[in-house]
Amino acid sequence: MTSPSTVPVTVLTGFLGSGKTTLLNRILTEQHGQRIAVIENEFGEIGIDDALVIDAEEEVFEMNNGCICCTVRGDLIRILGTLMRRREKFDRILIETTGLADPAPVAQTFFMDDEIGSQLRLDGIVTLVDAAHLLPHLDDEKPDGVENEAVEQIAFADRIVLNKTDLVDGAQLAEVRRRVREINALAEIHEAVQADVDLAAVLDVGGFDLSRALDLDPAFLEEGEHQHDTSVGSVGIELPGELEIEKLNAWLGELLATKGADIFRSKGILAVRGMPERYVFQGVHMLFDGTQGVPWGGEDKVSKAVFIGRNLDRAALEAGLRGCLAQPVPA
Ligand SMILES: Nc1nc2c(ncn2[C@@H]2O[C@H](COP(=O)(O)OP(=O)(O)OP(=O)(O)O)[C@@H](O)[C@H]2O)c(=O)[nH]1
Repeated sequence: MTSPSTVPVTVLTGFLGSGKTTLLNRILTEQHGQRIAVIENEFGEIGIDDALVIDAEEEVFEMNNGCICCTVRGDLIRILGTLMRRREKFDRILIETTGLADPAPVAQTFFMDDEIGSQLRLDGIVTLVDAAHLLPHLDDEKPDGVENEAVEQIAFADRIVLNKTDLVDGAQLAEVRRRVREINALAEIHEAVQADVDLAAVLDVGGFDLSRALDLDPAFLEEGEHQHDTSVGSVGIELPGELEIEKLNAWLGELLATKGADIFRSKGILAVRGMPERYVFQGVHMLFDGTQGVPWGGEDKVSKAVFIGRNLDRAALEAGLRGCLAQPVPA
């Protein structure tokens, strides 16, 4: 049984690049009078998301190098334990999962661990959907026994934010809605641009629907194995020196135009010659843009980039980024 004094936990999920960090930043900046502890998990060999989450008063815990739904679940339980010992410091907890996480094992944590269950309560699973890129991921054929994360994320959602409606026309939006409804008949759907939703709709869900989770997966409350699609991986690159913006744009443009179907997500915090600020690069399949980040000041200029997708060619990606250096250095 949960008592009213339990701390609510929101799990923010959604496929790679769907807008989770955008929503998180909105939650951290809007005046809602609540103190929020954030647990962030990212998929990728190099941590980049910490630099993309706005500097807030809130405490942000990072969990890298593994997927929250399996290998780092122990880390999640440890961080939650730490938070419970300081529970007077915050009003709620928000967990942002990687874009490749199955939210079910994360949700299970709140029902299977007695100590956690007695102090924390899962308020809801909020799933972000990228209206422009969802459909191919839903139709992605997986090997036997490997679940489709995009489907699982929608199936277990209590609330769905149908994001990036600016990128699709009415017909595509209707089709995405129809497919989402097919997978999840009950969750409220909120359409959004830049995850601009009424925060009450995502923060005060009022209770994860355990009975629906059990309908979806009768073994929900049992410890079980699940498998990820091993053809999807990440390549992280760290490169000292400065890049030339023209070369970078030409390389990324060509790369994503030709390989963007398989490169699901790309992001980078890059050092560009002549630019005192960090250049923040964000790509989702073939769409990409760049914005100014915080100034380098006196720090060493090291670019960091992460590519996540299917059958990535590490050597080609490394050579490609290296080829954008203002003064190429031999490998
Ligand atoms: N056009 C458009 N772009 C958006 C919208 N919402 C977010 N984006 C952009 O999409 C990219 C990915 O957004 P994020 O919020 O980083 O997505 P994410 O789900 O946290 O990504 P991962 O953590 O890598 O899975 C960024 O470049 C955002 O600026 C939207 O409604 N419309």
